[in-house]
Amino acid sequence: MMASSCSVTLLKSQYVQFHERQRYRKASSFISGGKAYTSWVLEGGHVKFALKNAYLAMTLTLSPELLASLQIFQKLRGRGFLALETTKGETKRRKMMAKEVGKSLLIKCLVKHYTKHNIQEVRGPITIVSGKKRRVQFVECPNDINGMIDAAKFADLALLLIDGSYGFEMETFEFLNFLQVHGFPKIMGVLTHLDQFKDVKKLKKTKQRLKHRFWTEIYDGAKLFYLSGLIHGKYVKREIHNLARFISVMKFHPLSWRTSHPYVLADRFEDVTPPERVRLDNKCDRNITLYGYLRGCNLKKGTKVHIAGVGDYNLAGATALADPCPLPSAAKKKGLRDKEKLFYAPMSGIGDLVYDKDAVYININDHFVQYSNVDNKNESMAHKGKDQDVGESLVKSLQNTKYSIDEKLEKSFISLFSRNANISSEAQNDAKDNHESVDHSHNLEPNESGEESDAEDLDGSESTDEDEAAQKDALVNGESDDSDEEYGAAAKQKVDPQDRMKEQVEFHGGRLRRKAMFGNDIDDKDLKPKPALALGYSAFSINCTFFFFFLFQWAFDFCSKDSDEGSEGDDDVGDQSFSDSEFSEEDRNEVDMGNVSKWKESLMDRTISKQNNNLMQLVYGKSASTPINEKQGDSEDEESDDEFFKLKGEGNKKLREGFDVENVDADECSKFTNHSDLKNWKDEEIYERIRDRFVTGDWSKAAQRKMLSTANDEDDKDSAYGDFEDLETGEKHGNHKKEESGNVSMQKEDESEEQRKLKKETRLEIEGFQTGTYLRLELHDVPFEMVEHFDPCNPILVGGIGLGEEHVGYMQARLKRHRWHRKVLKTKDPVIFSIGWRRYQTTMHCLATFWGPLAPPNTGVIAVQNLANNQVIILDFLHKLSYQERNLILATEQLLVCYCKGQLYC
Ligand SMILES: Nc1nc2c(ncn2[C@@H]2O[C@H](COP(=O)(O)OP(=O)(O)OP(=O)(O)O)[C@@H](O)[C@H]2O)c(=O)[nH]1
Repeated sequence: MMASSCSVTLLKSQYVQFHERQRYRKASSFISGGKAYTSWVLEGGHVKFALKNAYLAMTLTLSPELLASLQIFQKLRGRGFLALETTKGETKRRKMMAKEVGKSLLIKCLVKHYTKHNIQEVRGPITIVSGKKRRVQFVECPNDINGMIDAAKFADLALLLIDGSYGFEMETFEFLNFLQVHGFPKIMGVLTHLDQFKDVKKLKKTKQRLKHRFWTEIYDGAKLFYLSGLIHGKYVKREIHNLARFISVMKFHPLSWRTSHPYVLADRFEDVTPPERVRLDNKCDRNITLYGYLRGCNLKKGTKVHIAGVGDYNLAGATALADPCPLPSAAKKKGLRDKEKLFYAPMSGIGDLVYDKDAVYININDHFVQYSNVDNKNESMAHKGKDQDVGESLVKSLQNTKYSIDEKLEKSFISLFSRNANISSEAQNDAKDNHESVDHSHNLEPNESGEESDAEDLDGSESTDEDEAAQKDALVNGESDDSDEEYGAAAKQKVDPQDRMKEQVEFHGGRLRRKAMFGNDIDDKDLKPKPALALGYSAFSINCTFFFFFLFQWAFDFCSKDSDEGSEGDDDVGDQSFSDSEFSEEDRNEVDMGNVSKWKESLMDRTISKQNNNLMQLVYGKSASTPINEKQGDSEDEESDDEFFKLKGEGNKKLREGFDVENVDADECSKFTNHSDLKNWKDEEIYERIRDRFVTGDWSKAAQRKMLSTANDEDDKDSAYGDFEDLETGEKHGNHKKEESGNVSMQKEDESEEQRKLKKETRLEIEGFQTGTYLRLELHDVPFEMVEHFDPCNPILVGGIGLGEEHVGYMQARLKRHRWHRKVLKTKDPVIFSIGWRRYQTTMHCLATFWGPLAPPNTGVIAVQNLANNQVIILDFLHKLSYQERNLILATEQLLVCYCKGQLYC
């Protein structure tokens, strides 16, 4: 069949989709780039390329990659087939797909609520100080399956945005499956677009229906918020306020995978490949740096990491940096003061200061910078018609500096005792240069941007929540039948017909949507009339440009019993009628942000406060004769100061309190366990240390210690008398002991200082970086595509690889066919697996034996059959086999293979 038109349009958009499934026929199969394709020809001349063996061949997809591939195009042309889609039609279609569900808008509104700052675009993680001891990181989930899978691995709370005017869509439930497999973090639903309902009664009815469906799928009482509509293009303030309150007081339970694996969600990405290398070959492997907060568990040096979607790498370097978004130090003060309301989102262009290993960059908005060339100074000034301002002078003085401070220090020689400083000639020259630049800036005010280097030591643990195993069970409702029938083969699902979910692909609101239909689902008549083209049930296609949730991640809510004390009642939030009384005064203060427009003042204040530090105190320590009232003040501020001033025992006690050991179970258990504070009593060295404290131990050491202390006392007494002269004999008795002991004690101090430093280094080697540290990770030789196709909207997840997870081999898995998957899995089916941090494509053999990087038993696995045409087939995976069970499967493998063969090839 020939195409009716001969033009081929290379589309900018990812996919073109057609739904006239009746009018196609299979044309040919061919292999290109190692992949088997089947082309389908429509009467109208449209061609579909589908991966051979792909489950569904109804969707017509033309990807630009395929179209761009000359090889394929030639093949088609040779056969007389043409890929065709008129530009006009496509443009129209894409335009109609603009309406989305409101993820970005909700993040913007929440950011505005917390910081009183408007953000233009949501790109990459946005870190916000949301309370005295709490930070939140918002991350918008990208609209593709890979993004969803990764998000399920790092999100602590998933907000599922649901277009209320449309109802549930398949992606929501697919994402629930991802969440379930990868640890099941907290979930809240948010209904948007409710203003589309005209009739109040119908709106109420729909809300009820959606709420109950949500509860069926998650658990009874799962929180569902309603956002009733927009005011001036934003969600209603009061509703956002309520949502933010829930977020602020929510408790999180630990998740097992994350407690045993370190991970970093990059909020900054840089290509640090030597420019010359790129110039010679712009497709060379790149060196990159990734920045982000360390989460999960400590990151030890030498740990291998996996970058989701990229691969496994050795860390070329890992450095702890100053926290770019530190928690407020004044913990005793009520509420969060304006100046401490900070946020950090370099990918969204927010955050004036960017920290690097050896530098702090000041970010100046482009529109503030009117010039870049020093030589054009006069010209630019003439152009602007105004005097050089402070910032300008500062930048120019920086530009005039020839040598960096490091270089200057290297080149200079400072003699402490000689009168004439011996300074090298270069340094002198530079001094001249400096002088010039100082001339420009002599009357400058201090740099008010300052460095926020007083990073808080992040420590502590997440508070835990009640066991939600029952809730999880509710999620797997309808999938509990794990009989042998389900091993890869077709199985009958025992699902209540009322609860059975159907997928209906339809053209709705100008775009394709995959509606999740239930027995008693929303009646379309309840909604405002909308153009909807219902296509056949089997016209299975997802428009991957939208999803219905966004995720946000909790950034290190270390500690905060106080902040967690607020009620996270299991009340019915469905009607959103929770009152202020549900929150403690503390919580109210935490979320009460006040006027924050002057948030930048904090930088100035911090700088000033740092300048007020007593230098004497810093250098020589605090005087023993500190006035009593000052001491009292200190103790009052004890909590607001760092951990140094806390009793060791107390700190530990607090940590232990924050960590609910009972909640750690194999499936959905702990995170933020501070393992470093738990002594490993299996370690011989550690238990040897306390051995002598028991009856069976050697008490003679204690006696020796006592003797030593008595001797010391005597020494002290001697030294107390000092030098004296025998007036009768005229003999002088010097206190030689004192001098000697003075020298010895100085030496001892030096030694102990060195020892302490050494210990601290070795501690870092052994313990690794602590969770909560802001890290700079350097990786070498990553594919250039990672840099070329970097999109801040696709979060980069870096996960530490545990011991034994570096190897590759065959894994046996026990698979359950998902209730939505209508076909039988076949041997050699290409399947995309997601296990641990990794996701990769592999082929399946027989049951569920697949080749790939090894993961420990009990690790959740997701298998997706096809991403190319967005057809999602999720396989719930229960990889919870004991070794005996695994052996059993090995023993029965032959039988099962036979059984599957019957299914596979008939
Ligand atoms: N009437 C109405 N419009 C809404 C509502 N929520 C969001 N919108 C509008 O829907 C459009 C899309 O909102 P976004 O926040 O960009 O949606 P999104 O989910 O982030 O979309 P993508 O990032 O493209 O996936 C915007 O024009 C919003 O103003 C709502 O509750 N009612």
